[in-house]
Amino acid sequence: MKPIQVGLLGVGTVGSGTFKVLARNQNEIKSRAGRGIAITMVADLDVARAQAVVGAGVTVVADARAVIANPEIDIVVELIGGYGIARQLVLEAIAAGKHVVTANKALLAVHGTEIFAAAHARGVMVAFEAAVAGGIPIIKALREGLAANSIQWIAGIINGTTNFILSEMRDKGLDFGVALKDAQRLGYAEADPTFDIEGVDAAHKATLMSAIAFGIPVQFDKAHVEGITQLAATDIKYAEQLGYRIKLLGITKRTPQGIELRVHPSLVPAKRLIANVEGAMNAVMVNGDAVGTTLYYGKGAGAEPTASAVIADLVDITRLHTADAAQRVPHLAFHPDAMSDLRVLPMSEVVTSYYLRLRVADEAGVLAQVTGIVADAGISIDAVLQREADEVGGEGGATEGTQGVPQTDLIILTHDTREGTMNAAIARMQALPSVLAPITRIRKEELA
Ligand SMILES: NC(=O)c1ccc[n+]([C@@H]2O[C@H](COP(=O)([O-])OP(=O)(O)OC[C@H]3O[C@@H](n4cnc5c(N)ncnc54)[C@H](O)[C@@H]3O)[C@@H](O)[C@H]2O)c1
Ligand SMILES: N[C@@H](CCO)C(=O)O
Ligand code: NA
Repeated sequence: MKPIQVGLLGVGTVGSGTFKVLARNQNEIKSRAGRGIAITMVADLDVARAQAVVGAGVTVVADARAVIANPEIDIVVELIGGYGIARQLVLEAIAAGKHVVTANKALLAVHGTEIFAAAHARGVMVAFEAAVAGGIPIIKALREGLAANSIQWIAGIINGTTNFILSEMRDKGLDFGVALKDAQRLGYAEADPTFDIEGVDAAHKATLMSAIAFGIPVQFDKAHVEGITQLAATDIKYAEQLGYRIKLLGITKRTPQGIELRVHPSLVPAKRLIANVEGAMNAVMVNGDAVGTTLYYGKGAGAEPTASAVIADLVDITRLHTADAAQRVPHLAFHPDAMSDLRVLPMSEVVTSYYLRLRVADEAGVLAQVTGIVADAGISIDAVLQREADEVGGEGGATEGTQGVPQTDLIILTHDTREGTMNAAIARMQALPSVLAPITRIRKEELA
């Protein structure tokens, strides 16, 4: 089957990331979607820059309407932003019978009612996973994964720029303005960064989540919006001393009276996971009556994280294009005839770093023998510690063991090593007469 044809409007930060990720992972994406997905035409006011991104094989035009008018195009991806021309283009694409994917939360939060109604009437989809919390699949979680629940509340760090600014100010003592410039340079900020720092962007996203969670129309005009520009460093400091962090939260909550929809700086207990979400990272907590509280964390801004969500929507729409319902969403995500034969590694081939603890005789030359074996095996050592046996945090040295031999604990942290290599080295160390007990080995994961 010929690939589904995609037209891209706007080849900026997110547009470039989308093109790049789709090209890099095209085989895997095709196996999931059941059909290839190809960006065949793009529009950007800066034709030369766009052409440099997409290469000679893709048609580049300055006029976005030419993409919409192309009968070959099945899906239009709007990555221009703003409420102006983007609104016109999305409505025209819908009218032309194209499905639409957009990352434009401003547009949907303000004009969503009009746009979704037009799409419903025309029988096309408007998908917008990238519009809320970038790469975090929060729309899918709310709409599908939590469909059994009566959602009670949602609270999230949903603007990367402001969270980045608050983190940089707290950790590095950076100036507000400097931190904002960095966020702009890194591609996190909106075209108009006052949307970020005044809480407007977070309110756009909270508005969309509120609609999905509670089944209400999108009503940005009802949101309470406060940003971080009035926050004083003193309050950040005092909050810290009281055991709190200040975060810009987007909150929407069901109450007997109605729905709360608000964005403002909030003190959050420092021990909460969400209080430790730093930099441009986003995190969304969702409370449902059946599931309890759940937490979704990840990159909410930037070229490739946002592209990840745009492409997920492209895959969804491509699947829905497939006639056979049983085939639409493969049970294991990949279509049966496109399953991979990648093997599961035996543990001996797995690479991790290690924590080793050796109970050894406290005598000259033992450390050299042990580290000699490690070095022989080509294992690189990250840190070595000697501690008085059975006493964590002591000054080190010897203790009288049960057999009357002075003993000490050697703790070794290694860099990444194949498990097979480590097993062999451990066996050699275990055989040393000066190693008095079975060696403790705990694998270490940095999870970065
Ligand atoms: N950058 C992020 O991390 C991020 C994350 C989530 C959502 N978004 C949203 O994605 C959208 C795009 O953001 P971005 O950061 O990629 O913006 P960007 O400014 O980097 O890119 C926009 C592109 O659109 C082009 N453009 C402007 N007017 C045009 C027109 N009339 N016709 C054709 N092209 C036109 C510009 O030349 C530019 O290349 C926005 O709605 C934004 O809110 C961005
Ligand atoms: N400006 C937005 C981009 C992602 O929506 C942010 O900083 O989170
Ligand atoms: Na998302």
